[in-house]
Amino acid sequence: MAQYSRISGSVGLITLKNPPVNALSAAVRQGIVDTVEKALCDPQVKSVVICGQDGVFCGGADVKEFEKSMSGPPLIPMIHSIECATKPMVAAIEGSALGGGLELALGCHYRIAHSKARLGLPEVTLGLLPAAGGSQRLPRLIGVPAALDLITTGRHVTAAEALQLGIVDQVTDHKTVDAAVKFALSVAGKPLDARRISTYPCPVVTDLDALFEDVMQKVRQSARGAIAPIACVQAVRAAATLPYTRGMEREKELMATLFTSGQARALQYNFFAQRAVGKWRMPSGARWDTSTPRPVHKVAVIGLGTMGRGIAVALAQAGLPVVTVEAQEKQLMEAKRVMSDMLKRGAKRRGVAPPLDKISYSSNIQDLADVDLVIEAVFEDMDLKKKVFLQLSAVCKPGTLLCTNTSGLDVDQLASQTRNPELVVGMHFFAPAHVMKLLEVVYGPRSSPQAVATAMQLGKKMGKISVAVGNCRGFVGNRMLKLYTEQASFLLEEGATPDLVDRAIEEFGFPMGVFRMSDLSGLDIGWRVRKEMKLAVPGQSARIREGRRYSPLGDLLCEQGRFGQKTGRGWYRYNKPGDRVAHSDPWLHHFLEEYRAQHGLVARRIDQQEILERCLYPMINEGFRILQDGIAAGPEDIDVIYVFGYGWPRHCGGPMFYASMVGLEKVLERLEHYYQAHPDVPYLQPCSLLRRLVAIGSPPVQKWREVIKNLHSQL
Ligand SMILES: CC(C)(COP(=O)(O)OP(=O)(O)OC[C@H]1O[C@@H](n2cnc3c(N)ncnc32)[C@H](O)[C@@H]1OP(=O)(O)O)[C@@H](O)C(=O)NCCC(=O)NCCSC(=O)C[C@@H](O)CCCCCCCCCCCCC(=O)O
Repeated sequence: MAQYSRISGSVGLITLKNPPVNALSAAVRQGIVDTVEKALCDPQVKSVVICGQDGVFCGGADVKEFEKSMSGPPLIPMIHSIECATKPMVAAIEGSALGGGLELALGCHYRIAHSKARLGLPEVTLGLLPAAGGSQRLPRLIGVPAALDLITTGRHVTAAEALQLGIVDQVTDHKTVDAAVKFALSVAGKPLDARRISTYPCPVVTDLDALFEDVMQKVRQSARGAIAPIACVQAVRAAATLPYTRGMEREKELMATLFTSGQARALQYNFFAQRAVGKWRMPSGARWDTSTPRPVHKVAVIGLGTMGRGIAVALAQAGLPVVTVEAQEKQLMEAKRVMSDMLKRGAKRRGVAPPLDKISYSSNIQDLADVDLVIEAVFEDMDLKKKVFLQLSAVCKPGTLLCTNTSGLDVDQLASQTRNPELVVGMHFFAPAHVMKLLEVVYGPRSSPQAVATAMQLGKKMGKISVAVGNCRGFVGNRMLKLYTEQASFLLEEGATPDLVDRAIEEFGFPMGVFRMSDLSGLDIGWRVRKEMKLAVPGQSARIREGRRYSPLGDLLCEQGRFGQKTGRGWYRYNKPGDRVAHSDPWLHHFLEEYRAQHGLVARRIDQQEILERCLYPMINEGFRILQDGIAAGPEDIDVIYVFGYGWPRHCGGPMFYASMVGLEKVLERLEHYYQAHPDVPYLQPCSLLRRLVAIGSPPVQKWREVIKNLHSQL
């Protein structure tokens, strides 16, 4: 709704009221229509201020309404009538003015923003475009190149940048509504013709065609199959080339296509999924809103390899004092140099001073006696990690939370080395840890809700999207990934090449195919784990191990010293070790032919559909098992992990959402088909939760939690 009052004698004040972000629901739109009419009819009122309650102007259209049939006054005519008003309309922007919120402000004649406000048109991130006139007004106000940047990326700008761009007329450090009222009093009675953005001609751009060609090419490249960024460019082009009313028609046309697309549904699902994972719960019933985190004033990172360095930098960037410990002097020196550079580069990008003094360096574990939380990031070796946990338990003060950055080892085994196993959790960061948004917070059977709450809160402070998951080999992300990479190797055995598989995966929308990714992270990492598990035995090429199909291809490459980018050879060849550009490698193709001949395998033609189904559906099937086992609380958790940790294309929602879009029945049928064709691959057998969901009519992904809850209560 919207509330109306009159202040300072002649200023009508309209306050949007729809907590927490004053989204433009049907009731708010109706409220705006009614209060604007009231203000315009009130002869005492000479100018009007529009603001939002509780320090937020407006978070845009109410995205929850998009699922339902629309009711209430539409946004476009509402904003148009504000722009046509004969009394000055002033937007008082505090907090956020995003999407429809900014479009509403652009309909006003003046905009006053608080210095801490953020403005933007992030519709593209929801699979949409600014379709309440934003794509037509913004280019007219700030010019085509700047509008293209904002609309195609959806990035939020600060008030200072908004002022520089010309989006707002004034920035204040004081009370925004007071400043806006003062401003409104000063412009009362002034002519408004020059303030109606829709009447502006779009600023002329020299060689418009070249500009749009260039932008379109860049956008297509970065969009990785997403359609909204392309529609955004088309809408801005309409603003640059057509009169306003025709541009608005084009905006509507483009929006209609996006609005009903699966991509918009996926992206909006993902928006809410990101928020849902913050409301974590454990199978014990412990939850985010009933568990109080412990205070964390000082943290430690032990082990300064690639992961430890990234974690320590991310902690320092979040403003926390960090003690780092590395036993090897040479590694410690090297880490200090590299981390200082990382901090300096990050600070330069963000325009702040590098927080170099936040990190102290030591080779002595005794220096961790007074920290509140330790993140262990030593080599991925259970015996070594156990030793470290035993030492930490003896050295750290009582109550210190002990976290491990293992990417898949048993958190509970580490907890059992300590005096207080309830204070042990996993904090699984993704490389590079100071860049990647995802954090898996892993609770073992003995982890206390308080420990989980503390790790989740620390993740939030570090700007991570944290997902709480249960303890099992590989947790959620790597447990699913294992099947994906294994299927990719099987496809090579059956006749595919790394290029063919990677192309299919990249065309689906992943930033990098499975083999390119493997070359980047290093083939030797998985090899070492498989050797430890006694699965990989040097010199052996058997294709059945532990009673199931096994592909030794990765092991065989490692035996030849082909570890990927770092050695200049892997699934691809590189011009030199450390180079990043992958070239198809005739040696590898020959090696695959010999391998197939040795094992009596006949290469067959494998199409893109089979590659996608073989790589993605087993992962999805494992996702269902993870839900069934209670390792993830809901499909949203898995989807957020995959989008933010593994590059799953956001416009496909995540693996579980994707399954619901493809149709669970189809996923089930294809898994049955592949299991029949490969009975020596047990995980291809469809999981019972998937069968059950299909049996009850494939409910939408938002309803799966209920089915899982019933399933668990029956166990
Ligand atoms: C605003 C934020 C920056 C605040 O961040 P903060 O961290 O403070 O808080 P949270 O993110 O945790 O959010 C709190 C709470 O609020 C919920 N929420 C936030 N924003 C919205 C929203 N816009 N709608 C609904 N709910 C919202 C959030 O889920 C949290 O709830 P919870 O229960 O989990 O606690 C941050 O929230 C943020 O960034 N928000 C999103 C901002 C955004 O993206 N805005 C753009 C929205 S889309 C839009 O505005 C579209 C308009 O351009 C145009 C609309 C025109 C519509 C016309 C339709 C024509 C259709 C034609 C189709 C015809 C087809 C046919 O023929 O049928």
